[in-house]
Amino acid sequence: MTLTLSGITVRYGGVTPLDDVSMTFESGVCGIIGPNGAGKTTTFNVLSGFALPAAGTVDLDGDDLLAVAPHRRARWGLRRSFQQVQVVRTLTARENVLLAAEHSGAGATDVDRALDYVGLTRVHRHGSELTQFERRLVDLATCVVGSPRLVLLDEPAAGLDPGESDQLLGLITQIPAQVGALVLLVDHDMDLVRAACANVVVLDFGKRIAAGPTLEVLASPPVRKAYLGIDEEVSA
Ligand SMILES: Nc1ncnc2c1ncn2[C@@H]1O[C@H](COP(=O)(O)OP(=O)(O)OP(=O)(O)O)[C@@H](O)[C@H]1O
Repeated sequence: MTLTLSGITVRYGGVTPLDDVSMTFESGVCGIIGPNGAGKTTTFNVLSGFALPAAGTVDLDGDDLLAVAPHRRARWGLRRSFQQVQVVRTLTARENVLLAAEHSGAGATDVDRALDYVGLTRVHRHGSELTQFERRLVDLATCVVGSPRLVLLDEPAAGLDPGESDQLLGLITQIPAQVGALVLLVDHDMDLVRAACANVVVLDFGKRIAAGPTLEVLASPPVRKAYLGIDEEVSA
C-alpha cells in the first residue's frame, strides 16, 4: 500500500501551512513529525478533506483521494482520531463505535470486532464513566472499525501513563498486519515515534525537511537543528 502526496500547497490568506510538499508513505506505521506549526495537522486535514489544497495530488494505490468527497472518505476507508478524545459522554462505548461505524458503512459485527481488537471490556459503560485510557481505546476502535485503508492518529497517547502508552503502542503497531490499513502517526513524543514508526517525514514551516528511516532521520543534523533545537555547529 503506497500513499503519495505530490506538490501539496495549502494557503489560508497570507499563511502557507503546506508549501509544495511531497511525501510518500509505504505500508506499516509511518510518522509525521515537526515543531509546532510545521503543518502536520494541516496534512491530516488535507487527507480527511477539511482543508482544500490550492495545488497538489494525493494518491493511494491508484485512487485519487482528493476526488473523493470529504463526506464519503470514511466509506472510502479513511479513519481519523484527534488529539482531544472524541467520545460522546452520554453514549456507551459500543454506541460510540456504532455511531462512527454509521459513517463508514460498517455493521454491528464489525463494531464488536473493533472493540475486541482494542480489548475494551466495559463496552456498555457510558463515555462519562470510562477512564481516559478506555476513552482512548474507544477512539482507537472507531479508527479500526470496518475495513479502513488509511488511519490518521494525532497524538494518540496524550495524557496516558507509560504502561497505558505501551499498551496503546502495541495495538497501533498491529493495525497494518491485523486490520490491513496504512497508519500515519503525528506525535511530539519521540520515544513513541521511534517505537512505532519505521519511517518518518519531518516538516518545518510547511516544508518537508527530511524523510526516511526514523533513527537515521532523527540523527541527521538538519532535523536535530530544526526539530530538537540542537545546532551541531554551535554545540561543537
Ligand atoms: N484555518 C487556519 N487559518 C489560518 N492559519 C491556519 C489554519 N490552520 C492552520 N493554520 C496555520 O498553519 C500553520 C500550520 O498549522 P498546523 O496546525 O498544521 O501545524 P502542526 O504542525 O500540526 O502544529 P502543532 O504541533 O502545534 O499541532 C500554523 O502557523 C497555523 O497557525
